[in-house]
Amino acid sequence: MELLVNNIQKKYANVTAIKKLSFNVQQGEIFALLGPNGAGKSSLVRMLTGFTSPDSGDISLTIDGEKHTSIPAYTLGYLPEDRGLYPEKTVVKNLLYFAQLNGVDKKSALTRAKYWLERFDLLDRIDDQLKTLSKGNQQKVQLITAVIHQPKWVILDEPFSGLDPVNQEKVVTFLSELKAQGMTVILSAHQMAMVEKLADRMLLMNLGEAVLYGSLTDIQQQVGSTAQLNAHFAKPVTTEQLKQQFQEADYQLLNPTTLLLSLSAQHSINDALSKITALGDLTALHSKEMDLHQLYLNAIANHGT
Ligand SMILES: Nc1ncnc2c1ncn2[C@@H]1O[C@H](COP(=O)(O)OP(=O)(O)OP(=O)(O)O)[C@@H](O)[C@H]1O
Repeated sequence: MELLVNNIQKKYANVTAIKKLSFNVQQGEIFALLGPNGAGKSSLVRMLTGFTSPDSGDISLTIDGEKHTSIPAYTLGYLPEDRGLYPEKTVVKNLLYFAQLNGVDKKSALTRAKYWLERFDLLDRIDDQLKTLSKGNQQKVQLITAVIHQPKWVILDEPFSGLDPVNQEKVVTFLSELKAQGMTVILSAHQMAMVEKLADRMLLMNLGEAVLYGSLTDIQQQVGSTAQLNAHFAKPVTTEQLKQQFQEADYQLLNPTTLLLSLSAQHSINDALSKITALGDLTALHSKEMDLHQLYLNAIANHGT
């Protein structure tokens, strides 16, 4: 039950949202779709759910010997980009409604609703009208509606949006539990720290194309560099000085005296150090592994250049 996406393309009137994209999602993994606004993630999700079809190329998923061109609705749990619950109804009525819509009997639905509400610390709100919950808590109820029928495949469009850090961590735990229960999870997200913790593999898109693809380790290898130097200077450094020494995509001036430099494959650590010391007196220097956030920024900055 591997989802195969082969060379798909999708055009709207005058925009090519997806240009020749190929990847696969393996059963039981957490797969993240990453990319800047407009990269094509929602267009891709609409094709994976069968809401629209590619103009060319194909999507295939074989279930019990039967081939499908998208993830069939009966096996899918979906958190759409535009959330849609019933604000006047209670939390439990919302959950029972969506569970029963997906063929779950009322007793099992109630058991599962209580289970997940407890996991999200919302059990005491079960009989409250949904609209009386905070935005983040409504989001958690919406997440439960996507999985209450225990689908095999789950697609979550930005499950972390609108959640505070504590609740983002709860969603990480929730998603890990879905995986442990045997679900395959595809999610789009902009929170790289969460993705780094969770995703088995990922696809970074930009302008409808794949920029990076694979596990974090695969991606680090594709980029060919994983280290960053954090340099603190006694006096402010100017962007003119930096431009003379480094490629613009490789550095960030975090504040006038703090430089974050990505060590690209082209320059050795000795080369980088001599360029850094040429900028002025250092007060501190640290090195660290490049995180997904920085890999993402570098890859997008370098894409198409
Ligand atoms: N229905 C549509 N008609 C015309 N153009 C569209 C349509 N939907 C999306 N697009 C365009 O296709 C491109 C990809 O958009 P898409 O919504 O898939 O990106 P995204 O990665 O989901 O962005 P975001 O992170 O902002 O949700 C954009 O240029 C967008 O303007």
